[in-house]
Amino acid sequence: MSAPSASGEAAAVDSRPALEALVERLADEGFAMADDIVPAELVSALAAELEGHIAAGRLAVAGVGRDEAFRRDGEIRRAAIRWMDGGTEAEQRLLVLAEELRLLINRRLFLGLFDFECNTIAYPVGGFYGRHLDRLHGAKNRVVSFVTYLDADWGEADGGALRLWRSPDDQGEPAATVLPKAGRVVLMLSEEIPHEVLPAHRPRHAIAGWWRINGA
Ligand SMILES: O=C(O)CCC(=O)C(=O)O
Ligand SMILES: [Fe+2]
Repeated sequence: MSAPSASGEAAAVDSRPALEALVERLADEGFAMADDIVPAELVSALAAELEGHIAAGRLAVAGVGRDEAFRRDGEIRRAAIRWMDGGTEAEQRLLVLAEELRLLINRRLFLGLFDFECNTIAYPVGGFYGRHLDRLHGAKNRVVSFVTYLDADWGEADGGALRLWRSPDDQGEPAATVLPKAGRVVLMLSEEIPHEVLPAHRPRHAIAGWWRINGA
């Protein structure tokens, strides 16, 4: 008999305890990390699709503000992005996982998250993202952030670690340093947890998304 976990529905059921544990830690700490949340074959499919988008020139230089693409002094981010539109089976499967997480987060944290937007990110060699909060300037509608990684066999020597702090005014040592290992998922409260991506020594591929509340 073939493995039932090959079907999306069965996989979602199998992963439920791991997702619940992840959300529990998010509630306790403001951020949380877990491995093997995105199944390996889904990571491969998403990575292959991203390679296709890169090869076809479909990514755009990532900004953080209006003029970011042209800013060089005090540059805060070096990466390219593509917004996900759910147009492939792999993207749909990731969105199903995000939806399962949304429901679990709402049940545990009463946040009233109502939708999810996400982009794929390609950092070149030397790419990075300086310390920031994910809240958009002036807007309060990004509440919980999701990050996952697409590169196989990432090691410490490859750089590109994600570092997180416990609160916006925490200037001490990071509370966590996370290597971008394939299948790993990080969650954090978007307005509370500053984070940065250290320079990557090889091309680094990630998916970052945000659950939002209804922006009044
Ligand atoms: O690439 C990462 O590890 C994090 C990306 C990030 O912080 C963002 O896109 O806001
Ligand atoms: Fe971020």
